[in-house]
Amino acid sequence: LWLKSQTLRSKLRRQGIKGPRASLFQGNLPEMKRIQRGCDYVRALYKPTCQVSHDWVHSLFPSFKYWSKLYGPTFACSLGNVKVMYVSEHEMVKEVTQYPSIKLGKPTNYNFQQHIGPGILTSNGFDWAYHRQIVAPQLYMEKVKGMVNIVLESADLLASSWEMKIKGEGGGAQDIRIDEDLRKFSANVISQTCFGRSYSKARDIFVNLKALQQLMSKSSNNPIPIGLAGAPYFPTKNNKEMRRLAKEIRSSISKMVEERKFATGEDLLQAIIDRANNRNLTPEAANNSIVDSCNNIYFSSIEPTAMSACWTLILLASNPDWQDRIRNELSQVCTGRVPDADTLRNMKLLNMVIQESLRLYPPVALMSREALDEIKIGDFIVPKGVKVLVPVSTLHRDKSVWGADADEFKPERFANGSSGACKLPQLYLPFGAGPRTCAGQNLAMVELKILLSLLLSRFSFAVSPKYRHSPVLKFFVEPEYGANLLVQRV
Ligand code: HEM
Repeated sequence: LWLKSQTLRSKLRRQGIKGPRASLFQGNLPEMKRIQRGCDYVRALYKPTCQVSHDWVHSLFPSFKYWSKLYGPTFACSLGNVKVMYVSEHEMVKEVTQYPSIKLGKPTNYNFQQHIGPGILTSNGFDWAYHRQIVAPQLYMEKVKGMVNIVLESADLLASSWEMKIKGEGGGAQDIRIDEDLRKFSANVISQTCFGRSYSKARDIFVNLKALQQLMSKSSNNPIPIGLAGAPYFPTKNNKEMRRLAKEIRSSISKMVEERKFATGEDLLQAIIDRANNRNLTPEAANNSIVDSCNNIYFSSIEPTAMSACWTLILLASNPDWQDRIRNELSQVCTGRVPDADTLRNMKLLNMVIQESLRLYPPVALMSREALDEIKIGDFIVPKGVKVLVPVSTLHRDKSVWGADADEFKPERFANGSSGACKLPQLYLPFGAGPRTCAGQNLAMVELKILLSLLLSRFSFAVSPKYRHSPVLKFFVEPEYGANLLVQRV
């Protein structure tokens, strides 16, 4: 492994790609930890406050910031024995996103692959094409339009629970921890639209999945979920616990699939089952393939949608003028009725706010790939096996692309879409781009618009004194101490 890693390194160096010196087995992880500790120390001195400032990106990846200053926008480093090429040069980023997936796919030693199994999110090549062909058509806009009622019901459930809380306390503003409620909303939507089950019936899956995700981000022991090859197999306490959680999740999904034998549906689950049963697999292999497919969907959908809604509400809470503007728009667009697929298209201001929120707080802060063959990016030959990292959240703040106000919340920049908002719209990547772009972005946008329009028409929001603004990367970008807002009926 070491020799392979050294060969990759010298191939990159010979082409002029510089980077920090790496130690024998741990690569640059010790230095990354040292830089991170320094950054955490500074953060501790300036304890997070409820003030929402958007300059958080460099505290997530301080070593990348440091190295890109030293070595330029493209450099090489090592996470354990994994060789990484960091790419933030604009033309090269464009090439990375558009590269055919068969040659530049998902990293093959993602720690979490072992736990959620092969599926649309984790596979490459023909396996990935098989999963993408099943999943993508089920999430086309035409299908998503048929899901609007379920999304409305889930949003109404959440709004009603907040109304009860407010009423129960005499009708004044209530301090509500919104992030957990938003996770339930997002889990309920995906569960009902794609798997025909309510949140309460699939609760075990979500609770265990969140616990697994937390442990995975902790145990990868570096800010990015790729690290020492083979690390998930070490018999550590964390690894054992992760295996236990993964087993629980698989068994809950298995039960759900079993129940489907006694009912039919026209949803994603049914499409997954039908295709697996036509593959000439043994019953056990077919069942495993179905469970893995479902697991990949749960993992890729719940948290990013919940966190996008959460960051948008935090931003709106600290910008009350935008709440008023959206309420105004809603009263014109919806004229007192609940939103439907057509009215959603006319919510221009709300759309701008969501786009700005996804720019400042993209839940997927780093795009990662692996050269599955020797490939060419820009003027460089990238040897097979090298991981490529694109820092999405950093590109979203690049002042040369977005202007001097890149760190500010200014939804009006999206008045003419992403092409009017910046010089290079290809660098706006909240849903990724190219062949591996998010398969669920239609559903995600419909969820966000319905939820936020319903919440803003019933409540006003302010940042709670309990809230501490500290975005952290736990696979997805989330508020470190949860998100408390003061919620009041309008
Ligand atoms: C606002 C919410 C969401 C955001 C910001 C988001 C973002 C992303 C991003 C950045 C990727 C990776 C793209 C890449 O590596 O190039 C991705 C992949 C994916 N997302 Fe989403 N996502 C969201 C919601 C959803 C939802 C609701 C679903 C529903 C099923 C979903 C399903 C997927 C799938 C299946 C993939 C893997 C696609 C592939 O590799 O072919 N996402 N998402």
